[in-house]
Amino acid sequence: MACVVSLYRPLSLLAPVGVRRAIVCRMSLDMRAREVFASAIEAVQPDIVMRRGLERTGDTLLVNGRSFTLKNNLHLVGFGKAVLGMAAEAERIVGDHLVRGVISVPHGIQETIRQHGKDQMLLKDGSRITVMEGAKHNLPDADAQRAAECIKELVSTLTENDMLLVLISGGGSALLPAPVPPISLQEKQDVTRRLAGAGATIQELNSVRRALSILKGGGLAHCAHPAQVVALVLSDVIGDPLDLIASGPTVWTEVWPEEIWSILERYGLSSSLPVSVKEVLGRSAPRWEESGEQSDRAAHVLNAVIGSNSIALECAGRRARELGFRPVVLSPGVCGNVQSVSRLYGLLARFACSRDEPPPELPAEILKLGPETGVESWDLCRAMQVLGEGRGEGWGATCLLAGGEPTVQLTGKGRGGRNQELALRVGLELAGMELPPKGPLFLSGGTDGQDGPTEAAGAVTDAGLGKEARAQGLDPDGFLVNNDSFTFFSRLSGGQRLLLPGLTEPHTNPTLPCPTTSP
Ligand SMILES: Nc1ncnc2c1ncn2[C@@H]1O[C@H](COP(=O)(O)OP(=O)(O)OP(=O)(O)O)[C@@H](O)[C@H]1O
Ligand SMILES: O=C(O)[C@H](O)CO
Repeated sequence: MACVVSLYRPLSLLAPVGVRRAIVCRMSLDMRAREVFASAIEAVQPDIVMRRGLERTGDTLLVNGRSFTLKNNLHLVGFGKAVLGMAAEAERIVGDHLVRGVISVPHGIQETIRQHGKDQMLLKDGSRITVMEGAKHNLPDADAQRAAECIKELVSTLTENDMLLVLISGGGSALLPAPVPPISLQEKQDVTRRLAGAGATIQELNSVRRALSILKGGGLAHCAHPAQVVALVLSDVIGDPLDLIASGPTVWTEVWPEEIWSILERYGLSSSLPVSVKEVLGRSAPRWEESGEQSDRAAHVLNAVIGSNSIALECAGRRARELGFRPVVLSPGVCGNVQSVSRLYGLLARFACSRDEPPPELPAEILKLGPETGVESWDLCRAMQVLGEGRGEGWGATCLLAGGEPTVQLTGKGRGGRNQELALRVGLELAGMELPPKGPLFLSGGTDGQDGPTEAAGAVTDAGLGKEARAQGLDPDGFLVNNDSFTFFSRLSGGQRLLLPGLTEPHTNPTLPCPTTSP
């Protein structure tokens, strides 16, 4: 998920008050934006979210206000980009109560973590948890499928005296592939890859994944029945929908074939599906044999979101205030195509930084973009009010914070990610507006530390982007057409505007061909 930090320096700055404020004001806007973003990332670090979500007093484990008694009966499974660090912390918390565990994590992650010296993210020697690496390039592969089989095997042996801790984070779908027979891994991968390339949303993508998988959409919880299941989820989807994050393996979800067909039709895939996929979607029988009542099924599963974009934005807001800004959170769920989203941020910048009162038609123009960017009118009005106050009162610079996920429809073959493409587009929007020389500044970065299949987490831009690029013989529009934002920012001023990682999880696939998306 993306986190956006826009800093607006109004025309009339108040004289700095107090020493700390004087110090922070000497930091450049760029440095402060990066600090604000770093605090958002820090808030969703795997070990930190685990300590927030899993409390232990004696032999009692507390999750979301519910307590569970530990009797050396705890089993653990996990899958996702952040799960290694989550599992290491979980093992520290539950200690000897852990019987055994299996986690499915990205290919090469242990080596990368070692290289970064982040040893607290690694399991200790003699750990009871088996680490299985797979999903090279964020694509499900035979290794990830083997891990999924081991996870299924472990949970299927549990009894009503056991407790299962399930650790879930973004990237979990690719790390838990278990296609419904006779669908092959390759066939499932092709379908989801084509869908993603055609611009399907994560909601659409994961609805299809659930329909084609044994473990997604509640399948894992079904296999673990009658054990008590506690799932701790580090969300990477807007609004934290439990049934969609990593395709909801612990959330009972009905699959409606009509809905799946309409998604496939929307993206032009319905006529070219493999026979196996058609057969599975055509089945009328329930996905698994029912055992127990509805209430029994729900009672043995607790799903808790322990980290999310909203939490990251809250922490970013606190840091922004410490750094002398007036923070305002626009929304944790800005979405829609990257063109509309960049237009929205461009107009908000113009609103915040107009030399005089903004033109009367500007608020209406901003509000018009609400529906296509997933932002409610009242959130836009609230943000405009704070931006207006910042401009009028000279309170200091304003920091607009937002989370979400713009959609990029891939038309080119370049290297990039949603955040870098958004930053590039916003830079061009700003260049076309009459704005004061030193503001505003815009940063967009992925909270998992990796923006698409690139080495960067995102980028920082401002109104000078276009001029700077042209002075160096780079044509921003040409890079945009080819979805080549990473190459653009790498070449521009020695890559200074890039946000480079080492953030949430170490990235494990630095030199991927594009485009890729995990099925
Ligand atoms: N060249 C590119 N330019 C812009 N965006 C791209 C490019 N290549 C891939 N992407 C984006 O990156 C997404 C895949 O990235 P990744 O494999 O990290 O998945 P993700 O985890 O869903 O993404 P994110 O980390 O942004 O939530 C694609 O869905 C697409 O939106
Ligand atoms: O794994 C996935 O499905 C995505 O990261 C969304 O959670």
